[in-house]
Amino acid sequence: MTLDLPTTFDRPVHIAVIGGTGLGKLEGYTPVAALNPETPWGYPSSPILILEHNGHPVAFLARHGLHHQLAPHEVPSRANIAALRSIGVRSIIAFSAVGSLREEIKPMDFVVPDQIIDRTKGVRPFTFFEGGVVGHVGFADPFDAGLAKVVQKCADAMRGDGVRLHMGGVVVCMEGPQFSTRAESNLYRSWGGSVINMSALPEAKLAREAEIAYQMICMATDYDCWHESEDVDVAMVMKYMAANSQNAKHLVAAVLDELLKQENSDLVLAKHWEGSAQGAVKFMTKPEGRNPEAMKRIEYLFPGFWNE
Ligand SMILES: CSC[C@H]1O[C@H](OP(=O)(O)O)[C@H](O)[C@@H]1O
Ligand SMILES: Nc1ncnc2[nH]cnc12
Repeated sequence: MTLDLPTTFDRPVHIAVIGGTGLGKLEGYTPVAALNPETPWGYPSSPILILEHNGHPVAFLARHGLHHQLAPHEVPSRANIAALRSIGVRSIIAFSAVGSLREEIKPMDFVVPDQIIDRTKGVRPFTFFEGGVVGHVGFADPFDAGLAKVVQKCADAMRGDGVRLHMGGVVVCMEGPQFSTRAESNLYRSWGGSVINMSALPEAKLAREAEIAYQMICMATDYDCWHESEDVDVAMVMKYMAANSQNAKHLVAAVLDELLKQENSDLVLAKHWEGSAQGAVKFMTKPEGRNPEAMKRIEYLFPGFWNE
């Protein structure tokens, strides 16, 4: 599918959409290029497709690969985020299929979360800042409030009887790939979890380290296993994702229209995150302790980093 496309693109691409389960491509868009940059952390999950929206380039990346061949713990999130940054991306809208932990979040509803509980198990590489360069970024608010506001403004793009876009909520990001036990599902509810997935992390942490504004949009496909209705299985997720992908398409179009307005240019360029990670790194490891290989990797993310 990507074979005949140009492998270079001559303009920076500032906005990316990451698609997950059941959203391996964005319907209605014809790619104009397929980029596959090699980063210090390897290649992205799939070639990054460049799509045109009203004459503006937008990047699309399939998180689990073109054929959904990467399990959640195998997604090369560092390469994905670094590759997107290298082509100019400063804002990411990331889609995710999720289980609902709340009665009022029905399958086919969408949620724009504002918090995460980390239930991954430390088996996924989760930072750019290691191996001789230490950095600690703030992560109190893991998503981008400015992008969330833009998504909220586009809620009317959602179609379907009773289908809702919920603002705010807590994503529990579990390790997987097996679904939760009933005891775990109930525990997450007692912790205040709204929805559950296997993909919010380390993606959101790495975006923050890369000074990229990042907002996840969760698409409910099931009630996990706490509810009296049927327990989640893959068939159920895929069935609901077929419907959700239509709403994702409507919502993406509206969100891109909004983001591409002149008034949102600073937001899209993540001016509000600029310098945050760079400060977090430069003050930590003293020059004599820095590993040149690690410094080179940071330079890939932030060209000119060590000269400034
Ligand atoms: C097939 S259900 C579990 C799978 O679906 C979600 O994927 P994504 O977040 O990429 O849409 C969830 O996180 C799991 O990876
Ligand atoms: N119940 C669930 N648990 C984890 N990830 C999911 N993705 C979709 N449904 C899910």
